[in-house]
Amino acid sequence: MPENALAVKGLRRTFGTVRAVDDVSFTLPEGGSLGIVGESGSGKTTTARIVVGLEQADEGEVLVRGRSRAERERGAGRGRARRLARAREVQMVFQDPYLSLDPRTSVEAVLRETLRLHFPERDPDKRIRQLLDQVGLGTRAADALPRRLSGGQRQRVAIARALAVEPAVLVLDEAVAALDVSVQAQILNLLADIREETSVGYLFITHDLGVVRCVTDEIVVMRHGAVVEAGPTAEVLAAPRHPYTRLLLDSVPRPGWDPEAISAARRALEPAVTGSGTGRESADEGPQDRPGVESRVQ
Ligand SMILES: Nc1ncnc2c1ncn2[C@@H]1O[C@H](COP(=O)(O)OP(=O)(O)OP(=O)(O)O)[C@@H](O)[C@H]1O
Repeated sequence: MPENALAVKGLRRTFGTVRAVDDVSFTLPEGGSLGIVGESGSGKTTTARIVVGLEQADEGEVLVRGRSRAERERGAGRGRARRLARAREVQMVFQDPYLSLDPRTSVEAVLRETLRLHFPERDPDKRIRQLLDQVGLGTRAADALPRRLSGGQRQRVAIARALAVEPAVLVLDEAVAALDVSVQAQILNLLADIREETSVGYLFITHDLGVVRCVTDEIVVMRHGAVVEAGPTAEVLAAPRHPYTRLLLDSVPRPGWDPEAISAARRALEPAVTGSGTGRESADEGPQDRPGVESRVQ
């Protein structure tokens, strides 16, 4: 049995009266891939931010490679050393790579700086070439500033920078949502290849079930901050047990998709799916109002 790259136990986070994350638990094996899905406001991003360390949980525990973050950080000292130790556990790739890249820094310089911070004793040149090769970027792209790169190339840079740190877990928060369909497919294929080559585990945060179907082994479905269904992706998508998961699947546009019929189905399901919820979802939020709930990669 591979060790768990990540184990999340009983996470809770409240903002005012909003239970953004409500007793969320899951595990991600080393080299595994897990998708957290749910519509806007279901608590996916807050969960991811807690895993990365950008947000504090009110309750619960995050274990990376079997050790709790609190324990690991106590051993890492304070300030910068602690931040670097945390970065080596979990790295995050965001939806818009442009915002997370310094516009004045070339791709190669970005990687060099990351390697200098984390592995000052190592010669960076070989590793830079290896990383560029791993994400399919040539030497021309290596010398370029971010504005000279396409969206897909920028996302490759963001992935290379994250991998440079050799984290246990890569959190991909809507990481392909801003890309064209064909570029999405390229990046997802790239991520699949990287997973085969390394033992990094992926945590995909997405409302795109096509992405989940393509690149995850396990799925966690969230609604109103809580996990309503979890299991192997193929099984959950083939035979969803919870009405909310069925609703998400029905919301995936496909030939013959009828928004009216979906809205009607949603209204019919509402009593069943709001039973344990907080009623925070707005009543007019039909699937046709959620352009992100669609299958872009088949
Ligand atoms: N910093 C914050 N302050 C107040 N409320 C917040 C904060 N962050 C999140 N929330 C609330 O917590 C709930 C869960 O939000 P979250 O962003 O985690 O959901 P999500 O599923 O990631 O949605 P999206 O796909 O739109 O990002 C929402 O009701 C949101 O308004």
